[in-house]
Amino acid sequence: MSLDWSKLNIQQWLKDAIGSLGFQTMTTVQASAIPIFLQNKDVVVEAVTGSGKTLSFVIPIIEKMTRVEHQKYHVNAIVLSPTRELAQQIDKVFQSVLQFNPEENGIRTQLILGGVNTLEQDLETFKKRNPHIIISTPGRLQELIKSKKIKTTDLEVLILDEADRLLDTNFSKEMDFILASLPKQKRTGLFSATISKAYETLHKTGIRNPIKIKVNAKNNKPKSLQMYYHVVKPEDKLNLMFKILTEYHFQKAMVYFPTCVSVDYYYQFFKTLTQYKDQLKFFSLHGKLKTPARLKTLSNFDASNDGKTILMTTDVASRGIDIDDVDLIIQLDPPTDPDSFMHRCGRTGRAGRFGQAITFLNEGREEDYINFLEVKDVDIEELELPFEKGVDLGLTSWNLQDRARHDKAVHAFVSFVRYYTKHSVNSIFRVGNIDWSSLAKFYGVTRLPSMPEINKKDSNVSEFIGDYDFEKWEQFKYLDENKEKARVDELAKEKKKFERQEIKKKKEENSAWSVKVGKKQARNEKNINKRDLELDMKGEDDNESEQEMDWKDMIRAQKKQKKNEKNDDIAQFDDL
Ligand SMILES: Nc1ncnc2c1ncn2[C@@H]1O[C@H](COP(=O)(O)OP(=O)(O)OP(=O)(O)O)[C@@H](O)[C@H]1O
Repeated sequence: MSLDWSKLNIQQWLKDAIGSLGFQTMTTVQASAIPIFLQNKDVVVEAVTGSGKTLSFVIPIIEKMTRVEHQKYHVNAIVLSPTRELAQQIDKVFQSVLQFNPEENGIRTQLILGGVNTLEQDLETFKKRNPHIIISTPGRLQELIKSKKIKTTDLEVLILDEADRLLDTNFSKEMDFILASLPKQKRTGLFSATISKAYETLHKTGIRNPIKIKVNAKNNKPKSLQMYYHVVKPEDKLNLMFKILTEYHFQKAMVYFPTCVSVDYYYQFFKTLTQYKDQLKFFSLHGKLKTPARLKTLSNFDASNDGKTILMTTDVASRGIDIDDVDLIIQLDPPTDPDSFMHRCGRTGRAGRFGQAITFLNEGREEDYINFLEVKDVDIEELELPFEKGVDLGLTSWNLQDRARHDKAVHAFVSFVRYYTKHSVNSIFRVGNIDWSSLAKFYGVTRLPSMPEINKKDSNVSEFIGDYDFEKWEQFKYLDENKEKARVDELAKEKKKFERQEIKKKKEENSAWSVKVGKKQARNEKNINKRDLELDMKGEDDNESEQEMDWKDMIRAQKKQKKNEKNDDIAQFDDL
């Protein structure tokens, strides 16, 4: 296989552009996918992270666009991405090549993302720009097609980048609509580092006899990526992470948190750690932020070049993101989707650059994850740390300064538990195996919340963490005066309600007692009458000893006698 760009059957200006961008030779995936895609075949391409899949579809698309007869408001190529960040990045790759197009305004792209412009604004731009290529996410593309303002009958190419993600159930509504709306006669290309899961849903794309291209890599990872795990107690994770961040040499790190709430929560806390202010610079990126803020954060992180920079993020930035200089990945917890593991690690060690990815595993059952990865042929080594876990960062005491912080901590804690229940490898990640106290310390939670997953009656589970108790809990204040007043008022109301309930309960108990006494008396009288009656019936002498005999004993004796008689009957019956 030739890796020489000049051997490709593409426009000379495209070859020059590639040269100007500094890509001297093709990567293996480019050398195998580009010629086939140019030959009008459908392709399904699987190659490890950072191997250059983007150019594998960008170059053939541009080449095809040089030959189409573009009609007004007709779109000729669509590239879909599961996230807005990735869509923006793909658009940048198109621009980087198209800037060398000698025909000014020759091939036009439009990046269309939900949450940035309104649909009307996007349609307005579409009308003005009249693009050949649209790069979008499924939600907004669906809206565009529904608007009927864009024509897709001339569509030549459809690309699903991170195809397995686009074809999973999360996007099925949008994708079903989009795929049903597009013409059948087109070339389709599916790209991902993990495509095997998508084979089951391939038929949905309408793809026929695709050429499957799989670029095998030793241990299913780029050579330049080193992967490590470290087994740790949840309560030690944060300190250890800071120790790594301060001791390791790196330029940019991405730290994966399980949920958006935890990114927000720890980001607020990390900002207060003034001792690291000059050393570590944090950014936060997650799916609950507004799109413009997300895109800005990512480009600021990309542009940052002073000191060690850390992007605190979630799975929203697990796929496709290509940022130079990211040389360290830390996963505080493994992802719920095992495929995501390689995508997260693959944000470093890209295109031959060296990178390390460290994954923390909770002590106990989670250690089985190593075997699980080995079975999947993922080569991961244990990380030997030359230092201790590091000093306590004071998260709990920071929390105890304001009840609002604790509320947020509980929110993050609860969202983690929900996250944990979503693990697809649920034989390893079992809620029942969580060390609640240690997890609470990791989140700086001093009182475990009430949730069905936590059995507070279990003798191994303590509701209050450390030396915290109910009294301290009641006195725990909000810094915000209004909030605190509302809490105190609410507490007083609850106390009153409780007192009223107690009084009512007591009253009920008292009345119940008099009723009980009455009933007992009545019962006694009845019993006396019964005994008299029985004594009469037996015709026994009314002597004192007999009178003193408890009538119950008599009944018991009678019963015993009857039973014996009955037993005698049975015995006789048996004899027969
Ligand atoms: N032929 C090439 N020579 C050198 N570098 C290249 C070449 N092609 C692409 N690159 C660079 O390699 C990096 C990774 O490329 P790209 O983002 O396309 O990877 P990918 O395979 O799509 O990864 P992922 O699966 O993580 O999305 C980019 O920085 C890109 O500029």
